[in-house]
Amino acid sequence: MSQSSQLEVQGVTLTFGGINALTDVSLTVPPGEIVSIIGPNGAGKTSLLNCISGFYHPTRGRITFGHHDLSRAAPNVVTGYGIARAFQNLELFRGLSVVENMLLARHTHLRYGLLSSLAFYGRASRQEAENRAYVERVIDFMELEQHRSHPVGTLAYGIQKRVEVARALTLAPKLLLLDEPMAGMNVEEKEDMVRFILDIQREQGITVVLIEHDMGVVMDISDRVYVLDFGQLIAGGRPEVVSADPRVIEAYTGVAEEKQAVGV
Ligand SMILES: Nc1ncnc2c1ncn2[C@@H]1O[C@H](COP(=O)(O)OP(=O)(O)OP(=O)(O)O)[C@@H](O)[C@H]1O
Repeated sequence: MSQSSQLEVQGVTLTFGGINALTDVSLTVPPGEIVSIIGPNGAGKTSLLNCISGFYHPTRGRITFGHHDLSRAAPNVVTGYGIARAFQNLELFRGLSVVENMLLARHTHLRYGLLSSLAFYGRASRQEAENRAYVERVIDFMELEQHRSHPVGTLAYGIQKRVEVARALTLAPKLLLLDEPMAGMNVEEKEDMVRFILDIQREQGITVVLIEHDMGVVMDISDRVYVLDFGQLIAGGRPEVVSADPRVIEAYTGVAEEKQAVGV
């Protein structure tokens, strides 16, 4: 089990050309939880994930992970703090096999400097063996054995999404950011992904931040749900509380009076 830290987003505003993609967003992701960020299209979910993972820097506000300040950190630095991300548009090399993609990800992010590799050849080769062993464990955990040698581009889309999550796991994260891991999947593939996400949390002890449009899934597996609408946080808390919140129902349906709970 990995030791984890709390993620804190404090008063984050993100402005593009005078328009706020995020306005004064504050939320907490406690270690060990599955926390979902939901909201209608264009609500700012991916922008928030980009701020956490260092692709964007907040215009105002602060993001911390334990004692690390992420607000101005570059993506590779954020990865070094133990935060990995699985991308909505897969970040995989389609011509390379599953195992090659995973080894490459681990090498790229956890590489030894050239000098230290030359000076400490033994240590570098020991590291290489450890990398391979780690990747094998992730392949086993994500049930990718039968696909390991296949070029990623030849795999079914649902399997490619699973490889993308596996790629992120090879970085041994404490916190895993998942941007719509179930988008475009059929029911069976979704059920598999749900099982993997729960195992990632329960067996690996990894904290998960999830962006997902399937409300049934979100309400089922989340410990906590935050709702963005037009860049503002309009609700946050336990799924059953959030799904009954009139502001959330209105954001989704535009009709608060109907009092139909979201996702149920
Ligand atoms: N690089 C950018 N430059 C300009 N505007 C941007 C940029 N990235 C995001 N935005 C704007 O910020 C707002 C929030 O977009 P974002 O992609 O974060 O929403 P989202 O909730 O993830 O939407 P979806 O569910 O459709 O993925 C949108 O109005 C979008 O056009």
